[in-house]
Amino acid sequence: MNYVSTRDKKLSISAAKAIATGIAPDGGLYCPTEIPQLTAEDIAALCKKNYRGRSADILGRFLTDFTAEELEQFAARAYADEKFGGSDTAPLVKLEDGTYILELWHGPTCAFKDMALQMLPHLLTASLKKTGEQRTACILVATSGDTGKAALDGFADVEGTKIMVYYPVDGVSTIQKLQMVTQRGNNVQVCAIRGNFDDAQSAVKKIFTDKDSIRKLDEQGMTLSSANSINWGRLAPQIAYYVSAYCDMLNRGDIQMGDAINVCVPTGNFGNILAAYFAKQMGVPIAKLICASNENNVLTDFFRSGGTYDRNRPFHTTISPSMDILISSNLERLLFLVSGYNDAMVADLMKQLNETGKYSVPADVFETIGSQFEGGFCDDVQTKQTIAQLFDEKKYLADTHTAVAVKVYEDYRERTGDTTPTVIASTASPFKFCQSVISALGGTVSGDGTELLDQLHDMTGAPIPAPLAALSGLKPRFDLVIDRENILNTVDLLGQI
Ligand SMILES: N[C@@H](CCOP(=O)(O)O)C(=O)O
Repeated sequence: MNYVSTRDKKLSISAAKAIATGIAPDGGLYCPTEIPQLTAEDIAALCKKNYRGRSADILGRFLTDFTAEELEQFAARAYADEKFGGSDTAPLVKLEDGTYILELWHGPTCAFKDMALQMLPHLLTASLKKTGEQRTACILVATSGDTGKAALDGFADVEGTKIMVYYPVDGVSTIQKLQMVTQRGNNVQVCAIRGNFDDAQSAVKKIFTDKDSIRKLDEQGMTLSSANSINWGRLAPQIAYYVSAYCDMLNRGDIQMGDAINVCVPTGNFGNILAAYFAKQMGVPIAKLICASNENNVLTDFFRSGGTYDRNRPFHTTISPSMDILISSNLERLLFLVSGYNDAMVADLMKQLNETGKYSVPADVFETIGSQFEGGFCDDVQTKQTIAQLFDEKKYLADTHTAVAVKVYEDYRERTGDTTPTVIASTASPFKFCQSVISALGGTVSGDGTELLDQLHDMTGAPIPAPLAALSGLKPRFDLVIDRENILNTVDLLGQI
């Protein structure tokens, strides 16, 4: 199976090449030329496998230039019990009848990004070999908090790679920052920017198409790649957990084969919910995809307005920082898929987005989107109320992003009366957002470091995840802060890592 750029489908390459390069030279995102189908028999067979087996199977259907043995080996390493706190890699917790929380944060950095970023280093290093790439792969990462640490952890000291992470200096939680600036490894660099996630992501995308930077890196034996969800190798592993959740529901007798479920996803860069869309297109009976946003509700407006995307609005710094995003990159892939691979249309819409910050999707294209997606958002006050309510009434401790999704789902159910069993993606441990969770539960935040972990533990009795407890006493290694206008110049730093 080949991969084509969303902006020019004549650019057609293998999965390995798509993973090794991360983003197409025309700035487009690589998409598979077809979507493999799962029959009921296939799903029944997946039900008998563990998470590793399911992941290797799903990846194998997309990454046809990888062998089953390779993918099984990668999955065994990526999802080893010791990395994910046991054999239940992605636990599905029943919140109440018909509502399930898919906890995707039991990996080494306590966010859902581990589900893909423990796998990506294996896929990427194999892809470099398969494509005969001799140069060092420099992985550029823009983060609003979670991807950065997960990518650093995944790629630390991985041979043939270097990694540089950019995060908004005032746009991540205390614990997220601590996780990144204390990262070990000789091939890592972390850079705070005076700006927001969109500034970082746009600058990183610019570097990928900047001929001068590419030439300079090439002269030093380096080439670029990405660990954001713009890289297909980041997105593909995320499809597996939606298929796996459906299998878990079948195995537990919560549903019967063929029964529909909904999926609700806290959304920023649109990668996680797009992975659920791929699972749906593969044949998992997903009815509605509910896209949950915080006050940066550009996606809610897109769905509710009938397809007008308009990022010309204030950028809000919220208590769910990983979703503080106004340019949701992966929407580009959705537009490409639902328009029947209309590269010219996508290229034109992305040009409009770049030049005016806005575009409107043709009515027939939006019709397909509108029938499958719902959008909703909530503000910080409602997020905190939801955290308190979940803890008081259900004894469930949710992080700020998961709480946004729970609130948006509750609103959706009330508005529509739709009681289809629903899986809510839980994207991070509440301990990554201690200040907000403590204050949501009525506590007074005391301290500003790892003591916050103890405070939340003392208030709730919930265990502190071991990787976060291990932050205590670690000395920060990175203190570089730059203006957003200077991100392009940081390419020179790659030679010094
Ligand atoms: N929410 C992300 C932003 C980047 O998204 P990605 O899925 O494209 O990596 C973060 O936490 O960094």
